[in-house]
Amino acid sequence: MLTLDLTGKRALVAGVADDGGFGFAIAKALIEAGATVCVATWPPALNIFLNLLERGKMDESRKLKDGTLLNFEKIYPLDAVFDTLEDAPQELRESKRYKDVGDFSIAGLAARVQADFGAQPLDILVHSLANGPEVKKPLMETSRAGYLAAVSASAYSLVSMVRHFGPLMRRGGSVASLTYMASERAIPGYGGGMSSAKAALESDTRVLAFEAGRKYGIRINTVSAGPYASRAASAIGIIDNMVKYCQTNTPLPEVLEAVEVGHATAFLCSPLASGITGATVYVDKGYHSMGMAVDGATVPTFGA
Ligand SMILES: NC(=O)c1ccc[n+]([C@@H]2O[C@H](COP(=O)([O-])OP(=O)(O)OC[C@H]3O[C@@H](n4cnc5c(N)ncnc54)[C@H](O)[C@@H]3O)[C@@H](O)[C@H]2O)c1
Repeated sequence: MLTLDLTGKRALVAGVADDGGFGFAIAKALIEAGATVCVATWPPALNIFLNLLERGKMDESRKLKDGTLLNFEKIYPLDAVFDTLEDAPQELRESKRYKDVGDFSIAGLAARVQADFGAQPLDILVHSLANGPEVKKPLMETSRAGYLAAVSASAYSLVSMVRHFGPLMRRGGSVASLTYMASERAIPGYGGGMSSAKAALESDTRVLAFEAGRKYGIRINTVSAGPYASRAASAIGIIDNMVKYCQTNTPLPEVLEAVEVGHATAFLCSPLASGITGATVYVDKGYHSMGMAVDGATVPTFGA
């Protein structure tokens, strides 16, 4: 039988702070496939996340197919807009949510993972994080600072993570990130430079796949997910409309579930996908293939 078997593999999933987003679903899928999973969490969300876990508030989502509860091997702090601790402003480093967590930079995370598990402990790295402080503003109204912040947190963070974690990854390893088709089509409402950040992320995926493929023998892909009402997506303000629109107009007229993104990402990170790198893989119920909406008043509905 062909199986998706990640037994003996270790993954780091960056961008998990609750059980309602793609990061959690991916971590769960990797664990179901036999991997051990560490997660990295944004410091402002870290305590709440640890609290929810401790108080059993996520036990339902933690339930695995065999009835046991999933456990993360480690939960690290990570603020992916900082490559080194020195890059973080003093004021932030001394602020309530950051001051006691240790080195929360990308380099700091890589050093911690190495200290905990040795020189080359990773097979899978997942980048499931994004932030655009002006996401609600149209691109034309977005400030330079807001635009650059979106690209820094949501795209450059992948470049930096591949630079810092490439040397920690075993040959045959795999990196995956999450993107959105606003990178290639205009999606009104997905503003603040987030569309630009996703375009950069997809382009960088191709270039990093070449560079890291040659240097470390690892693969790099990005999953273009359909709209899903996670915490981050709710900040966009129109996510419910986006979900409804897609549900109505996709070839498979159903709401996308996080588990579907989890499974596809686990596949991409598995040896079964050893020939796939530099790719943008759509997990969106087929929405990307459509050229016309079917729910408009001017368009007849075809079996919808
Ligand atoms: N939800 C959607 O509709 C959708 C669609 C396509 C792609 N995506 C992408 O999926 C990925 C995961 O998002 P999600 O929708 O599952 O939401 P989510 O809220 O579960 O994940 C986003 C995570 O990013 C973290 N984060 C924000 N700024 C950070 C920083 N500076 N350093 C470290 N972590 C930081 C947040 O704490 C959060 O845990 C993102 O890249 C997002 O753009 C989402």
